[in-house]
Amino acid sequence: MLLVNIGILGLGTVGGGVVNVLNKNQKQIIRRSGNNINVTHAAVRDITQTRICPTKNIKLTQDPFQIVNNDDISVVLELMGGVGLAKNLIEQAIKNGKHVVTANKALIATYGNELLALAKDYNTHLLFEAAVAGGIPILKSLKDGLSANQIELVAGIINGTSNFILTEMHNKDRNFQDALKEAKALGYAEANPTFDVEGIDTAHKLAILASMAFGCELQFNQITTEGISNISSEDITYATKLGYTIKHIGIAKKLNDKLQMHVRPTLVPTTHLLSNVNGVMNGILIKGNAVGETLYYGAGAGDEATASSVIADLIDIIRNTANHDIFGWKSLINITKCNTNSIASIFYLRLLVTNKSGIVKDIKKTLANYDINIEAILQKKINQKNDLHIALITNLTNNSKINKAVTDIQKYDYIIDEIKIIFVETLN
Ligand SMILES: NC(=O)C1=CN([C@@H]2O[C@H](COP(=O)(O)OP(=O)(O)OC[C@H]3O[C@@H](n4cnc5c(N)ncnc54)[C@H](O)[C@@H]3O)[C@@H](O)[C@H]2O)C=CC1
Ligand SMILES: N[C@@H](CC=O)C(=O)O
Ligand code: NA
Repeated sequence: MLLVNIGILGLGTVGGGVVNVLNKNQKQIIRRSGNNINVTHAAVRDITQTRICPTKNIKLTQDPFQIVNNDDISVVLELMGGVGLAKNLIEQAIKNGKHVVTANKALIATYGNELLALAKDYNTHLLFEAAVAGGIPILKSLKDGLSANQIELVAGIINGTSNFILTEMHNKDRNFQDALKEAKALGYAEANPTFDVEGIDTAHKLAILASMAFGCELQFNQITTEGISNISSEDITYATKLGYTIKHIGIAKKLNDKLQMHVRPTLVPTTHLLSNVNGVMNGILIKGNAVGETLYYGAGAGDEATASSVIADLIDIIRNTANHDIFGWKSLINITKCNTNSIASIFYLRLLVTNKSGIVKDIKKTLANYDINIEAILQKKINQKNDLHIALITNLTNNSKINKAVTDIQKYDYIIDEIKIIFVETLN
């Protein structure tokens, strides 16, 4: 049995979780990897800081290059985050012939194409199961379990922070800022929480999922991204009354050999399983042309849940079952973004109006000018001044038509505020 030396870059939530899980499940991990694993070094910012894991047998250094240049270390775990220094360190580690495991979705989504090519050139592995949906083994499912399928759709709640916020707003009627503050305190949020609430983190993960699912290069810049900061508790309440739950969803769909990728708040039918993925949990729906719909659920963030994925990659490398060609690099498909204007969709509209007779008739008529019907509608008086919220669900139409209709409706003098438009996905 060999002794495999590991160096960790960053000993925070995920790094600390990795050390703890390696300790707690040592016997099983040795049996499954066939080798002894020894974390010999860790790079930290502050040597004196208290940590969530023991560090007695780990040599701590403030110079991460000492780890990637150390000849005795064969696998480097990059768990410090960021796309500057982390990239330089991973490149150096690969050039020194080391395998790398990372949880850094921002880095993989942005520089994954070149980093994977570099790893291939140096015949080393660069694995990142923890980067997408934390503890859920979703990349392995796509790469291995679903490899017989043509993937048609990937749709997921893949950011724990934004899902936590929406769930708190929905279940406890809390406001956005209050729920975000708690998500930060619970350690779910990214170093820059804008990444979570503006959908950037979801887009990073979606880029990785789409690349894996459709066999194309990583295309983070092609993803249309919209955050949840505009979602009010009123919209959540109205959506519920209309039979939907608002979720922050990343979707990658193949349409006539083009790829549609977007991240946005979305109304999902309350009867759909994804609408019941709550709090920090993640849920991913994958549709394959042989298997049909499959659904994956589990913790999308957290120290030991994320460590579970990091260590699974590490075990793959040690027992030699990791695959260099995880994106199908030998035969990448050239697939481009499709024009979203003509894509069929259902919409939720919410208007704030000064009440007077004939408003609903006007709205119906204007929508009808663009062949749009109202499938469900509700009204709520919101103050003593007789102002009303009107929330409605359309039939199947498209982006271009709804935007034109909304521009026309917006011109009526009784419309007080900008009309809110949210996509509805039936996920069929
Ligand atoms: N927290 C979570 O649940 C998840 C995190 N991730 C990803 O894992 C990575 C790490 O995240 P966390 O553990 O949550 O962050 P963290 O902030 O808890 O830990 C990062 C650690 O790296 C250290 N570090 C940063 N720069 C350093 C440097 N130059 N030299 C030495 N140490 C340095 C920091 O001091 C900190 O202790 C990020 O890429 C994150 O996006 C991925 C999945 C889930
Ligand atoms: N900030 C992320 C952490 C895991 O990827 C999230 O909230 O999902
Ligand atoms: Na994962």
